[in-house]
Amino acid sequence: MAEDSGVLPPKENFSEWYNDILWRAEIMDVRYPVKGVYVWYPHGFSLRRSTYSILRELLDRDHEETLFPLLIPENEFMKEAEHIKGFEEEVYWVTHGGTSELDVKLALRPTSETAIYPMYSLWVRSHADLPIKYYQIVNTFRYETKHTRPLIRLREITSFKEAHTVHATWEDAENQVEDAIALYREFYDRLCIPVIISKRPDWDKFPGADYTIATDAIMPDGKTLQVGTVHHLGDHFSKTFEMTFEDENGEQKYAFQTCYGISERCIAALISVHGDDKGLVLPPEVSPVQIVIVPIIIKKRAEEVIEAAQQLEKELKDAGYRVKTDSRDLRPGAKYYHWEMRGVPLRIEIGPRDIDNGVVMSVNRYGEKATIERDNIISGIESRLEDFRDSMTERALSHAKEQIKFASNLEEAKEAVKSGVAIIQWCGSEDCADEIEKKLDVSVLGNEVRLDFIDNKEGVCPICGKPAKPAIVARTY
Ligand SMILES: Nc1ncnc2c1ncn2[C@@H]1O[C@H](COS(=O)(=O)NC(=O)[C@@H](N)CS)[C@@H](O)[C@H]1O
Ligand SMILES: [Zn+2]
Repeated sequence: MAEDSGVLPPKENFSEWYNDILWRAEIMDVRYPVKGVYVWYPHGFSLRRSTYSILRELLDRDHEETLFPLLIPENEFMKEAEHIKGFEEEVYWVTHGGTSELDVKLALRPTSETAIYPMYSLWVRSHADLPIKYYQIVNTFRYETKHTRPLIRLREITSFKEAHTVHATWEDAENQVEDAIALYREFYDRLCIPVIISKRPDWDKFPGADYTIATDAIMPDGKTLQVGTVHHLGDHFSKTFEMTFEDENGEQKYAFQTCYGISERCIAALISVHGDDKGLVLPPEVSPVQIVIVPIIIKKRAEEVIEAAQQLEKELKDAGYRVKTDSRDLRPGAKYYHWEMRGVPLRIEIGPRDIDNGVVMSVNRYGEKATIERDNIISGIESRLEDFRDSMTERALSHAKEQIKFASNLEEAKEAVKSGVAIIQWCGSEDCADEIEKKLDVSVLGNEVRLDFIDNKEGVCPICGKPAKPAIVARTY
């Protein structure tokens, strides 16, 4: 599909680099004739599958996966006032079945609260039924009017993981919020992506929620990407949907809820945070191809080298690795270019001299070489992949730390947000946030920032002079 002609723009031209890499690394084809809707190439789909299997692994520890309908009847969708206000401009409606008009129009789920909670209301009877911890991974639809962008701002979100939990008390739901945050942190650690966790200001919380805790990644252009959110829903939705349970004393009580979502923005962050001028750089755990074997064919011993490569591929496959041998009739450099573009973490070169010396040459995606004894190839490969993953994490973390700057005044903050996130003092008032957003052309992303190198020491708001706490501000996607 993607011809290896032309050159990927340098990553510092991030917007062009991002658009180019989506087709050169065969992630997505953006030519589908509906705005904000895109097609997964098989390579991209394999990356999606490995990434979401990590998410499922973490969720399946104490959640159960379910599947609810896509279509939501208008009367259910319109029940929760806040929720409607938040989504009425974004929801798609189905009004006809064939040529006949539907008597009740149906929403395409923008998120599934109003599909799920009427059913939860039937299922929740007693405190013994609680907690409920279900999730689904589905496509959702939002009529985004801002600039749409593949993986980042879609009209069809193809990989929307949404968890919806039900609890007996507000505190139980609050503990669930903390569990969800820990799960998100672990998920992004597995993807070697540094994230900033903070509490969104009230005017930015999820429609119908008590509060929202967000997870933000910092993109190469310094703008942040919200890559996950956790919402404490209080009892707003349970009152709307009559979700009550009989408590230990036989009294009817409204339940308390949380919901938390991640979309394919996690893939956008994976591509953007780790990629470089040569293409994708992927953590071994999610890379569609983990190892590519490139036989170094010298005429007189070609047979022997091909045979050695096939034997090696078989051993690696039997050990469970996703491995390919590139024996195309191309010069080695063209092969290296092809697999580096696709983010393959480790390349194994094998030629006559290596066979004679009982070794193979391994080159990781950062170009770091090391020979591996042929006799303990599996443990050699395993440690090379682990070291590579660790260096991915270190590189991403040190880069993120450069992109996060303390600002003791708005001038410093204005400078800092050109390349990333500024940490400023903010009193928490909406008026001061408006002032800050106008002056700096940023978003006040939130406070109660959870970063180990930030001490949440009291300060003074640069606008009103009142006592303040650290908050993060940045340009955003
Ligand atoms: N148009 C979009 N394209 C891609 N990802 C999106 C889009 N809109 C939201 N997201 C992602 O989906 C996450 C969850 O969406 S949300 O509106 O914040 N939360 C919910 O919908 C809740 N019901 C949690 S399940 C967001 O944090 C964001 O990362
Ligand atoms: Zn203030």
